[in-house]
Amino acid sequence: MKPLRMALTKGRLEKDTVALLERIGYDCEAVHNKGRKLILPVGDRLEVVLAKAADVITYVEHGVCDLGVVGKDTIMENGTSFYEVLDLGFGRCKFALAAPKGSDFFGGYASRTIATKYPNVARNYFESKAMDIRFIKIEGSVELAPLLGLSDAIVDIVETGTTLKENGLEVVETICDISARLIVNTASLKLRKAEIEELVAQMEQAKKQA
Ligand SMILES: Nc1ncnc2c1ncn2[C@@H]1O[C@H](COP(=O)(O)OP(=O)(O)OP(=O)(O)O)[C@@H](O)[C@H]1O
Ligand SMILES: O=P(O)(O)OC[C@H]1O[C@H](OP(=O)(O)OP(=O)(O)O)[C@H](O)[C@@H]1O
Repeated sequence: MKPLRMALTKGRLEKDTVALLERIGYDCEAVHNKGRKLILPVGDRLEVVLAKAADVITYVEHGVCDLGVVGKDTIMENGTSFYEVLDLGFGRCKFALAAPKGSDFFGGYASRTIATKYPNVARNYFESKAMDIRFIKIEGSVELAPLLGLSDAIVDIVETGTTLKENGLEVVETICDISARLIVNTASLKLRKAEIEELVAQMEQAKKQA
């Protein structure tokens, strides 16, 4: 039988995912010595694909990967046509609305501009607030937007709070908690149910040993 294929978010989530797989007993040698290779065998029952966060979702939704490890932020922004089966407990951070320190973001009736890498999350968050908001999509270092006068505030990820602090910004409201999730293609879960359920149970167990 061909190995299960798991898409794994490159970067911040990579190390913790590999550590989790190693606690189960998977041989992740190929990932440690990957060079520029992107599809890597992890034992003979699993193969890991390294991808950008949003692409992990694309690969799992299209069924070219059976499973994926991706942040809840990316799931909230990019879609839900898959099963989210496990909170992996690492990659913890928060979505927050942040603004220049001391600014009264919710005061007055003037329309507001929000800069964000996550326009869908920001739009959903403001939907219930009955405010006149314009959204501007920024690809990175979103904290720059209010400093440059492009926006009144940002919706972004906050982990330690250092980036906000060092740039004179503060959290106005926390939107929600974020952590890494294990996602599964809907057809794979039916067609390879036993194998996937075994892997999910192993990952759940290994998570407790972290
Ligand atoms: N401080 C943090 N900043 C950003 N993401 C974090 C942080 N802490 C944990 N994460 C999680 O790690 C995931 C991957 O983040 P990472 O910065 O590696 O890649 P990225 O933000 O998608 O983009 P890029 O590769 O362009 O930097 C995020 O989607 C989020 O779930
Ligand atoms: O609260 P902190 O611990 O300071 O972390 C939060 C920062 O980290 C992320 O940026 P990242 O480093 O991924 O760079 P980017 O903005 O270019 O995506 C996020 O977008 C914040 O800027």
